[in-house]
Amino acid sequence: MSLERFEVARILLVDDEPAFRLLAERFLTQQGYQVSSAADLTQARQLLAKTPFDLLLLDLSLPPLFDPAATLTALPELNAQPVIILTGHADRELALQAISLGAWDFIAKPVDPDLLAVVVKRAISKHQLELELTKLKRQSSTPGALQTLVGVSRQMDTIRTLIQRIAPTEVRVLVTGPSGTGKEVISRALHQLSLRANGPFVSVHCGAIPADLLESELFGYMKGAFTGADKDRQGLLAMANGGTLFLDEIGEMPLPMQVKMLRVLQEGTYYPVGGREQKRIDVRLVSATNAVLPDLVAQGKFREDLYYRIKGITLETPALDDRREDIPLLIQHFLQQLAQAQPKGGAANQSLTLAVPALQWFLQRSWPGNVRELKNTLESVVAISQHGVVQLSDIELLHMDAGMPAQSNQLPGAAGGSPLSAAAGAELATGLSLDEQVRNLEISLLMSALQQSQGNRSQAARALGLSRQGLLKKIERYGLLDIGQQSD
Ligand SMILES: Nc1ncnc2c1ncn2[C@@H]1O[C@H](COP(=O)(O)OP(=O)(O)OP(=O)(O)O)[C@@H](O)[C@H]1O
Repeated sequence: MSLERFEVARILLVDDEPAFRLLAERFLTQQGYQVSSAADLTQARQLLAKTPFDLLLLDLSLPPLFDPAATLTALPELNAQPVIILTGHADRELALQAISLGAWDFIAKPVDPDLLAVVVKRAISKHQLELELTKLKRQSSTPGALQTLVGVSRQMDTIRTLIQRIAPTEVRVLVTGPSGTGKEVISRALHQLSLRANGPFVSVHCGAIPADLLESELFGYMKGAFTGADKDRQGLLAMANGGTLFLDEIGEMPLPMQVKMLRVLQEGTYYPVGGREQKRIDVRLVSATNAVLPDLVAQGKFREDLYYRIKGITLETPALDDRREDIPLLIQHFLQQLAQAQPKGGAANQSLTLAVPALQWFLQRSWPGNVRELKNTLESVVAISQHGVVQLSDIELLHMDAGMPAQSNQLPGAAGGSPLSAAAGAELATGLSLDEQVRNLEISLLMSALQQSQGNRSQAARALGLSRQGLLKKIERYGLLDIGQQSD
């Protein structure tokens, strides 16, 4: 990677001699750098506070003390960019001391311009490569955490963008939306992309812990605090210290506990049950609810002051029926997960697929229980399927309603023969527009062709009578990328 790839590098020259500043500035500008200069450390700090620099050229004898040792003490705070020391004191001790304090290199005055050019170029390349590396590391870690959040809809894109922006901040987040829409998945992704990612993620289901136990579960207790407290016990808050505390179903938190939680959020302190010693806590709070909190506030069931404390930024997860374009990719994602989870020794790593009519049943159905219901339904039909292919007849065993419109699609050979044969018997499913049905049919045919060709796109395109390019466009449009990625 060459220096030319980067923007013009900026150098800050700190030297009290005006003539040297002028000459060095002119020389470095000719070398293609953008140069600013300062006569002492105070001016230098002012410039550094305003603009990032790629390199600092620092004379050690600076006013008012003209004491190299004093200038050296400022080195650690100046190390955000490489520092090259310039000095008339060609003193080996001083040079070693400067390097040990983090300076990149050392040039003795009078400065040899050729040497200056080489040393400056190396230092700037290193700095810019480091910046590039940090950027790449951040980019490559981002999709990892967000990959758990599957979906191609515009709404999921917005949520992913917001997660990336909010995660590295300390802002509190409230995730709202119907049950099973992925609020916990989002909260975990927020933690994994946060600066607290190496700390704990502690999830507390506020509705699942009996009201009288919630305080001791959260705050912990001291020996003797109540009958049965035979030793001190740490609470969930302490366990979350340094990480993220996820309060799930916060709308179900009892009112007395809400008062105590408010104090924790306001003051960052709490007392364990039966304890007199105040504990300090450093957590980032992410809360989730499927209730409409302002309604609970209006009904007196949720404290308004707590609502405003936890609200921070609100992320809303839409119902799956409002983003049906996510269904194909979710199905594919869960099938892959299930295939990987198959017991070893049996049909380990056998691929799992849905026959076209079965897939259409999944695509056409309404999912009031959202992603959780889709996942559970898939798990149960996969469990009773045979030879790694889920047939509509498998679904019918568990879902009485499965037969009607979709059954007529199950032409002989639809599951294992040409994917196009499935289209021949298509019937209008009630409740879906023609556009949606055409779309569903197209998705099921694409998925079926890709499954049958085991991800070979050229072969799938031939089977569908499409050009390879045409197939790729459709795969992209429907977010079916995962399916076709195995081979070609
Ligand atoms: N976008 C998604 N991508 C992948 N898996 C998802 C997604 N959304 C939800 N899931 C899966 O669906 C199930 C339910 O998700 P989750 O527990 O996050 O929902 P929730 O909104 O927190 O539900 P509840 O309100 O009932 O607590 C989990 O198994 C989760 O892994």
